[in-house]
Amino acid sequence: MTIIPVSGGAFAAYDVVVGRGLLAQAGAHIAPLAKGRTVIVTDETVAGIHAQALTASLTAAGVTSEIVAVPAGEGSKSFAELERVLDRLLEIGLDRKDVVIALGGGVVGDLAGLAAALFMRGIDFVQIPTTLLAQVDSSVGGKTAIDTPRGKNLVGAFHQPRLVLADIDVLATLPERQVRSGWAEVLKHGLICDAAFIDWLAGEGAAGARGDPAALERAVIRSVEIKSAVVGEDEKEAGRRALLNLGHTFGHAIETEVGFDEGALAHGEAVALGCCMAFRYSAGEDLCSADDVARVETVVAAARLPTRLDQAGSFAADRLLALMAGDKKAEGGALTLILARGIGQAFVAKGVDAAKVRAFLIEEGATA
Ligand SMILES: NC(=O)c1ccc[n+]([C@@H]2O[C@H](COP(=O)([O-])OP(=O)(O)OC[C@H]3O[C@@H](n4cnc5c(N)ncnc54)[C@H](O)[C@@H]3O)[C@@H](O)[C@H]2O)c1
Ligand SMILES: O=C(O)C(=O)C[C@@H](O)[C@H](O)[C@H](O)COP(=O)(O)O
Ligand SMILES: [Zn+2]
Repeated sequence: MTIIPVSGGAFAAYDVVVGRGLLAQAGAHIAPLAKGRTVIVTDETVAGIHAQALTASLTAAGVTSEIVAVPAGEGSKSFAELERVLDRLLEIGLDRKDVVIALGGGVVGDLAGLAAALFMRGIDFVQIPTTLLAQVDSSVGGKTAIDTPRGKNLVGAFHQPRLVLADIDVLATLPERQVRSGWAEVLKHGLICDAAFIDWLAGEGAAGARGDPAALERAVIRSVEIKSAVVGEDEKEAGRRALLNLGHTFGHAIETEVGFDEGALAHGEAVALGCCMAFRYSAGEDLCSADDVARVETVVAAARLPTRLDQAGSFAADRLLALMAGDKKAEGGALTLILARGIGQAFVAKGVDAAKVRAFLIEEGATA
């Protein structure tokens, strides 16, 4: 078991616990935090596979729990499901001493976290991430949100969990495509700031993208170390945290254009494609080399993730550009992109010329 603390001046410190068999021990970890009841927010798929182990563990530790299940998939990051979850918490009669437990992937974590942030102006929540993506990324750092047809994650709150339990064993039931989607955020962490991590992920570590538990555990630990260091310094994305958005300015616009249809394009797939686009844009600006671009495309393709825009569909440059201008990093309508001077050397570029980005999108295959 590895414990990675997440701490910064601006919020109460918490631990991310990474290991095997943690779901069966969850009750013992959560009991000291839960002075009253718990509500497990999960999705219908995860409820059928993993909820029973969690409730049994909570019961054994003397913690009562109820389950609230939402439909699986990105569609649950909506006003309608947020309202339904909040109404169930009220109906159950939770109070401020009670705890919400998010058991699931990034969708459940983002939705349950936002519900916890809003319920009676904020109650405690615990993250038990069950996808690779959620273990390496979404369960850590306190970003919670829902989507609107106007864009990804546009309504949300920063609300840090009290504890994160990342049980590598629960990944054994994850469909292969979801493992690869989570792998994209792992690659992203290396591309941002750790070239040696990319070397490992491209070599021995590549077994993780095929579900090898030892490689997955190491990938989760290194990802959480990278993310927790960034979040500890800059909880609310005033500066450095924006680096964690590498690949997302392009990726979120593409996800929005496909109507958040994760059957067509999962979040991690959009991020993988977005990282390739960010490196190609950087090379076009002479910031990084063609060799860097080739290396990024190779590690992304090795995990059977998309590298080119036409793998995600057909897009109009002006539609993508308009969505990018509505991104949360944009300032006064001016674009912010996360670009790179090389592998492991990402930086925040503000005031990026929209006309250049439009021309780039057309080069990438978007229609004029
Ligand atoms: N808050 C953040 O910092 C942050 C970071 C990254 C991504 N996100 C968000 O996370 C979301 C994507 O998360 P995701 O990729 O985990 O998707 P997801 O939550 O939709 O899970 C993917 C699928 O896997 C199923 N599943 C989950 N765990 C399983 C398991 N152990 N076994 C079998 N099936 C399982 C789910 O039911 C779902 O169908 C996006 O909305 C994205 O915006 C948020
Ligand atoms: O934690 C962060 O900060 C991130 O940017 C992590 C991203 O992987 C994640 O998809 C996040 O939800 C994107 O945030 P947003 O602010 O661009 O909506
Ligand atoms: Zn992401």
